[in-house]
Amino acid sequence: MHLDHRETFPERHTHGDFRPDGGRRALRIGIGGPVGSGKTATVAALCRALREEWSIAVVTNDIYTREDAEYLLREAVLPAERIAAVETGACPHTAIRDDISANLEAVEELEESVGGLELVLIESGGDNLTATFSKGLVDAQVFVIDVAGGDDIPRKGGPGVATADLLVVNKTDLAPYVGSDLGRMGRDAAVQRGELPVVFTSLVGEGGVEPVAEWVRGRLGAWR
Ligand SMILES: Nc1nc2c(ncn2[C@@H]2O[C@H](COP(=O)(O)OP(=O)(O)OP(=O)(O)O)[C@@H](O)[C@H]2O)c(=O)[nH]1
Repeated sequence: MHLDHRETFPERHTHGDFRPDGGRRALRIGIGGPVGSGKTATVAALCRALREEWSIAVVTNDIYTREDAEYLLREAVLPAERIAAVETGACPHTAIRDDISANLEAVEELEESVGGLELVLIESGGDNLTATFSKGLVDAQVFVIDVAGGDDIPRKGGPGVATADLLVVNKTDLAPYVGSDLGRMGRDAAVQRGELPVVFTSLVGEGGVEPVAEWVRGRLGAWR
């Protein structure tokens, strides 16, 4: 299957799916996408939507700073001990795809220190359309694009748009102002993705992150 191309997604090399106590480890979901598409805002909104139902932690990846983690801390979306930051240096995609050790370590430290975690969200540093997560780091990945980035992004494809387990088209509230055609974006995405799901969100509008939260609930249900 396309998702299993080794050159795109290296073989899983994380530890097993079970903790030493026999419980299943937390489900790991990667959130990637171009700079400024709304990844941090999506992570924050997901934490708010799901934190009463599930035990959650977050790992953020920034190039030189801890800004995304600091934003999540400021917004108090989770207690501080559930948020970890990885500084990736020059190439954000390297830390989630090629040398995933710093991220794996952050995830495993959170699992150990918090205990009983059910969901870990790993936010990539903003990158381009080719950035995807290694299957050794995440169990599923969400790719966030936005309508202001141009409505031809789904047509252009690339691994994030074409193969992510969920494609999120965010900032639909801005569509009228930037002249983006949501119908066309949906049709182009379907051509690239076949049966893989696509949702449209506006984090400042009605419904907010709910379509993404609903998808995460489904994955969590299946995982447990
Ligand atoms: N109008 C509108 N603005 C949004 C929406 N979602 C996010 N934003 C804004 O878009 C900007 C970028 O959002 P972030 O969540 O920081 O984007 P990001 O993808 O994490 O950015 P990087 O980490 O820099 O790659 C912020 O000013 C958000 O408030 C949305 O649905 N509608």
